Amino acid sequence: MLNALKKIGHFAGEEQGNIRKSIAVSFLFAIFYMFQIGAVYFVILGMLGKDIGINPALLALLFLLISIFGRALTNYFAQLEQTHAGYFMVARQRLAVANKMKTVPMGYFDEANTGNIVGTLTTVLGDVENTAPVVLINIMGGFLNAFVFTLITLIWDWRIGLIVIVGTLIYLWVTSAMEKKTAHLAPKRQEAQAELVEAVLEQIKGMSIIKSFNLTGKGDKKVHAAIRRNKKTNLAIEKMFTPYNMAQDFVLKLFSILIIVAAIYLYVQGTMLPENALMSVIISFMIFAQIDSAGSSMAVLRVVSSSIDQVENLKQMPVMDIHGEDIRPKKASIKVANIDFSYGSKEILHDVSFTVPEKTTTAIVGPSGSGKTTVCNLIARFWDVNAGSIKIGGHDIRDYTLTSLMDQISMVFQSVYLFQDTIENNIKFGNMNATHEEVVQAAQKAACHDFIMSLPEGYKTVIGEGGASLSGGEKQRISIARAILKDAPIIIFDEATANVDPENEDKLQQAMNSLMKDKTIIMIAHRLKTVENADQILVIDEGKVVASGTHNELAAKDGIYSRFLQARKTAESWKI
Ligand SMILES: Nc1ncnc2c1ncn2[C@@H]1O[C@H](COP(=O)(O)OP(=O)(O)OP(=O)(O)O)[C@@H](O)[C@H]1O
Repeated sequence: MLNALKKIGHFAGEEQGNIRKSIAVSFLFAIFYMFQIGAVYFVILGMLGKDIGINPALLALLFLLISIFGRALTNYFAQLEQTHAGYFMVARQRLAVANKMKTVPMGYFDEANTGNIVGTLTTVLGDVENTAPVVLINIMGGFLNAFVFTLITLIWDWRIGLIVIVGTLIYLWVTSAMEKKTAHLAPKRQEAQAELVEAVLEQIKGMSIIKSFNLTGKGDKKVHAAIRRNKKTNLAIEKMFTPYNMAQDFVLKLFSILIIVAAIYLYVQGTMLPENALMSVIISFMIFAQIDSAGSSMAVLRVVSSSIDQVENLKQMPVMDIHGEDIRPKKASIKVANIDFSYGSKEILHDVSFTVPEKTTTAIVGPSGSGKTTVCNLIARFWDVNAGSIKIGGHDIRDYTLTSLMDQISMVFQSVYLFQDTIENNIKFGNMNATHEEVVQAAQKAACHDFIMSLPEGYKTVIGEGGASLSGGEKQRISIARAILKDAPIIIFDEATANVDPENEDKLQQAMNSLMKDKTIIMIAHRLKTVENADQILVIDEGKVVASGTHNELAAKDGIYSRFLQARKTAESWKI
């Protein structure tokens, strides 16, 4: 238990101060609670006609008022501190995980990890936010208060105090047995939850397929199965906890009754004053309230502790950027030398080498699945190569910090992701410090200013998550505007494969020309015009560079490139 409490304390980080304050306030709360018991004592004295030199009814009223206001006030502050501590401790952890994620290889974000990441950052941390400070305060405050209560009872009447001590010890023994027996259950609960999040995520992502293949109903089988497993796990957990909870309750009730029986017996024996006997009967069911509150939080303590373990595990994600330096190369050239690469055990690239001189354009062509995107992703260090090296401006990309490497590169992907934010902010992703005028200039160069101005709120128009309300061509031009604003010396461009209509094609060409001016370009090219104009063409097949040269050199040879040309010519002639 102590370890779990320490773990929460450590996890709370800078919020430890607020938690300590909250524990102190909860101690004050217990003191005010005792005033209520004091009030009861004065009422009893009054009823028995004891003379205490002051009107006992007035004294009881005073004690009650102090108790009511004191508890209301301390409760208010305790809640405030708890909420503050919970919110900020979790917010810091969420930010820490999000920051770390920028430095992990992209392979980490596979389906299984995405479910775990989303589950941990939402449900698990949400649980921690709502329960960790409460649990910590209930347990620490509860034990502290129970100790003080017991001490006061002992001083007041050692025989009743002894019953309280024995009852408390048995209660703690049952609680600790429950803790040991149920320790393995909390991780199971989280596994079931992560599985559910994964299933729901997959269903949402695949919704268009589910709809288009009319699989509604069948498509959510996996979600139903995950819900069933989740229910089963939670029920199993409850079943295991229930007998212990009943035992805890039984012990406290039994010892409360024992206090009554002892008080009556001692009174009849003549060794207890009537007011003390009456008092014992009245407080018998109040006396264990503090220890009960601490004990019932013990079950939750396990869950919180296991949730924190899950967050800590997530933070152990593999990072790439440990020894990097802030490098600003003099030249924006790229040298790929003898690289091998595999996703897991599947080798994709074999001994790939090529050089891209500064301010030249290299087009990569090749069949689907040959490894074109992989080459580009490796240059941006989304993954690390297995063998060989990639250099930018003469420096191995592994020697850069990820920030300084990404300062050298702008990427324009085929499928553009736009955030649920204004168009202006989406373009500003290229340079957060850009002014509105600079954003407009970039948009003009990327041929998207006109369509942005035709939107209801121009640059302030909020677009849906993923850029849902824009066409594919518009989204790609926005992402070109982003890259223009970033103004990195190297551009990696994955050209859209979809045939665009002539008007949009002109705009896209205009946008690309603005972006590519005076830059080092690597592009996965699909259109004949881009390929023909490139300074160098790399033909990749089955993870190898099978040919390289200019358009004229390659077109003269019989091979994949001439077949590519033929296919492109046919495809482009289909346009109407
Ligand atoms: N994240 C990944 N995990 C595992 N395998 C992958 C991953 N990404 C790509 N692959 C595999 O690597 C191979 C090369 O993929 P890549 O996307 O680089 O090809 P490509 O030439 O760009 O294809 P296309 O023109 O169809 O986009 C393919 O067999 C693909 O299935």
